[in-house]
Amino acid sequence: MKVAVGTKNPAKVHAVKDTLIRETIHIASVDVPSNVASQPFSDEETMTGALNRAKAAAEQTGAVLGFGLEGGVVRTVAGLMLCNWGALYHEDGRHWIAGGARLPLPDEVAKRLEQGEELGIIMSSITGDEAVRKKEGAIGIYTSGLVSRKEMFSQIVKLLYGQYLASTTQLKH
Ligand SMILES: O=P(O)(O)OP(=O)(O)OP(=O)(O)OC[C@H]1O[C@@H](n2cnc3c(O)ncnc32)[C@H](O)[C@@H]1O
Ligand SMILES: [Mg+2]
Repeated sequence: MKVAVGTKNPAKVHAVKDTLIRETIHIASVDVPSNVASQPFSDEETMTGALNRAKAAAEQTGAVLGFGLEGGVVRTVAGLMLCNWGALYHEDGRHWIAGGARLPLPDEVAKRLEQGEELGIIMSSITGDEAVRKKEGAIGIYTSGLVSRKEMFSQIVKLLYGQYLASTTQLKH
């Protein structure tokens, strides 16, 4: 079975490849538009970006399943937080959604985001590492490396693929 993931970001691509390593599937990665802002600012926008990527990935590659993974931020009573959403799109039109970790961002990061800067750029300027978003990510930086961006997206991939598998078995209630 052919499966696609709608990004070239290695933190996301490896989350899909490593999580589904035991499955007899071929995984293609393809850059697709999310059709939301490059820095989504709500759960809804982030989720929409994930679903747009999942659908476009499946359609562009002719894959049976397309994964879309999107990072964003969300305003909460506890301040601005990282939010992460994923979608899995089946060529027959069915799709599944799953959410990932949330973590507060430091005030100075939140301030720069509110002023219109992208998180990836802010994290690069803080760490001096241009490739943070492709590696441990903000979540890795602010958890002292205990949870990497790949690991966080891996759980979303499991939540998505697990729902797909559950839909293929006849669940008796
Ligand atoms: O190539 P794509 O798949 O777009 O990967 P991306 O790193 O840009 O990831 P997103 O578009 O999903 O994330 C939206 C924005 O938030 C940034 N971002 C999200 N999570 C991040 C993290 O953990 N560390 C650094 N930047 C992050 C990212 O760089 C973008 O500016
Ligand atoms: Mg992006």
